[in-house]
Amino acid sequence: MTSVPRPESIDDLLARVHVVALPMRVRFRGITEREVALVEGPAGWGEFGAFPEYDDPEAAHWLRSALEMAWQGPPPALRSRVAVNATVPAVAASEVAGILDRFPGCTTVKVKVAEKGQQLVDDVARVAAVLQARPEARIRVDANGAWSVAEAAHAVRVLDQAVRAVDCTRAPGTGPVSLDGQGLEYVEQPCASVEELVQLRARLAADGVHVDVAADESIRRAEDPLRVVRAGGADRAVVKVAPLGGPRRLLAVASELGIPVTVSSALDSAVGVAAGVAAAAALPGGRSGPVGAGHSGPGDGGPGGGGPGGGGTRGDDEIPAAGLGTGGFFVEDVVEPGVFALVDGHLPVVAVSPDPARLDDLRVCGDRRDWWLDRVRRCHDLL
Ligand SMILES: O=C(O)CCC(=O)C1=CC=C[C@@H](O)[C@@H]1C(=O)O
Ligand SMILES: [Mg+2]
Repeated sequence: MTSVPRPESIDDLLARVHVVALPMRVRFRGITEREVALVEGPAGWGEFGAFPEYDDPEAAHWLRSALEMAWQGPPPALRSRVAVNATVPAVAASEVAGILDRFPGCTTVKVKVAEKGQQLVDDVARVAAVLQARPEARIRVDANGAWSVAEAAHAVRVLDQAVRAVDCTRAPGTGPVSLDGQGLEYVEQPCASVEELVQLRARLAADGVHVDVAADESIRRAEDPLRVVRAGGADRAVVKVAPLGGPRRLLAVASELGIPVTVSSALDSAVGVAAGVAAAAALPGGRSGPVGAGHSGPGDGGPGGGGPGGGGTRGDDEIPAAGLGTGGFFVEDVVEPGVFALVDGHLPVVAVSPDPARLDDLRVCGDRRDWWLDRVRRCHDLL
């Protein structure tokens, strides 16, 4: 792993770690409480929140990201705020409006679909409920790799047509439903493997279904994050700071991918979300060098072209809306409500420091704390 600015010793690092547990309002990714380890370094705060089931080599990337933010700080920003999508978990359609209230001003909505134990009709109902609450919203769906190629081809066609057909601004009985409107923006990780994604894209094209396929797990959990694009399995990429090893690594990968990228959260506390916002703020808009074209990425030295720190010289809407609005899922976060809040569908590009009283209230002690400290120690050895 390439080097990252580091603490003087493991003891120095461990002395700076605060383990917290954030209670959640809604079950997401199968959990109702999110544990993370926060670390305060000379350049600010970083977050180490690799999901508990991840092994050490994978979790080490997340620690690297925390160290980069805490010892090096964010890359230079090109914009001063970042547009964010609303995220709707796999809830009943009746709960959708309440969830959307937590995302004021968001004009793009990501809807979780293909939940175990549910049917396609539940997904259609959830998407329709989103459009009823936000008729102008751009819709993307995320299946977390749950569909086979055949299931995905069918579901994407149905969901795309549902989005086109549900026109909540149209009075009933005013003529036939038109399917000419805007369809799904993209489907995120419809199938689990790269090979299936390649097959699905070919199948959608043959069926005349013009919906982009975005890779998420095929990038963040892959040994080689570029493979899915080289293989022809993705039109777009979802990229997350911590699994990719930090904001500068994310920028390097985004540059190499050469397709539009959506920066997304890993269900982070405000500290981790701020790292995602920093990465999104540093992304050049538009497309960059295609995979395999010998384009050299910005590497660890900062984003290509640089830019003024926090200056905000690029449009905040020229990159896809980021999946960084998950702070609304927590009953309590490490910053006070209103600090680092969504305003008009955007998050500000700012340094985030936890509120000391909240760090105390949310602190995890005993065996769980020891588990995280041991994990920090083991992952640190791998860097
Ligand atoms: O992208 C978003 O809108 C929110 C983040 C999000 O969906 C996720 C966060 C954390 C874990 C993942 O299972 C999930 C995802 O699959 O993208
Ligand atoms: Mg996803």
